[in-house]
Amino acid sequence: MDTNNIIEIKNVTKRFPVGETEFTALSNIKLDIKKGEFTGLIGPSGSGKTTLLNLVGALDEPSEGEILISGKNVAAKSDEESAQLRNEHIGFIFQSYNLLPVYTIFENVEFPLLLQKQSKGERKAAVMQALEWVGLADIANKKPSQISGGQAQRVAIARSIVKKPDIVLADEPTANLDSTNAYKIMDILKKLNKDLGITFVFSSHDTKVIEYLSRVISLEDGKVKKDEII
Ligand SMILES: Nc1ncnc2c1ncn2[C@@H]1O[C@H](COP(=O)(O)OP(=O)(O)OP(=O)(O)O)[C@@H](O)[C@H]1O
Repeated sequence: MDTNNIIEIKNVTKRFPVGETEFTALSNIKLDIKKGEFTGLIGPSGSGKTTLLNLVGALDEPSEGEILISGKNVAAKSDEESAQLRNEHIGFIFQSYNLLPVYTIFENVEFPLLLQKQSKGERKAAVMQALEWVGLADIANKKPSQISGGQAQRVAIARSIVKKPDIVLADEPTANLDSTNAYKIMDILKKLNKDLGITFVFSSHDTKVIEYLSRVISLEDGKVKKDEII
């Protein structure tokens, strides 16, 4: 393996059962993503972007082929091992922020750390540092219902980076935001990429996201149509 490749997608096909037949959502995808890339999967609705992100994130398994994260085969792992891989190496951001309404912003960001063996003090330091990265340390005690959509997505970003993952997978992260907030989110993510070296893979059809990408992988009908370094 090329040690610069943090993600290797090798001849991946994904089929979903539909009634008596099968639908091929991804067809023989081959892609390598290097450490530190700021890459996007772009394409029309139904082209397979989310399906591919879910496979990379070990949330689902390919029907054929394999995906390696830092040289390790994701799909060959037991559920427990996949969970551990996700937990240690991968952060997720979704279009709906998925914050837990009864908990404070601090507690929402702390949540992924509760599975790790860290002291309360270590957790607090990590949460406050993540909230500082997204400029929200001053609202740590508020509840999700008291903040705006743009702020909620910044909380979700803090939650995705609190464990200092190597990779963040962002599925349509600006879909529910106005353009000012979308640009703010992209500025934050680009800074995290530059300053912390986190590898980002987006799924999006938002031109505001595409403007920021250093590599655009275009999907169509489950196939790679174009792969451009910008
Ligand atoms: N669990 C499933 N069962 C059956 N078909 C599925 C399943 N998940 C996805 N598909 C189909 O696979 C295709 C690709 O879906 P996917 O969600 O990856 O597309 P997408 O490019 O992310 O689209 P969007 O931009 O609308 O989110 C679609 O035709 C979808 O209907």
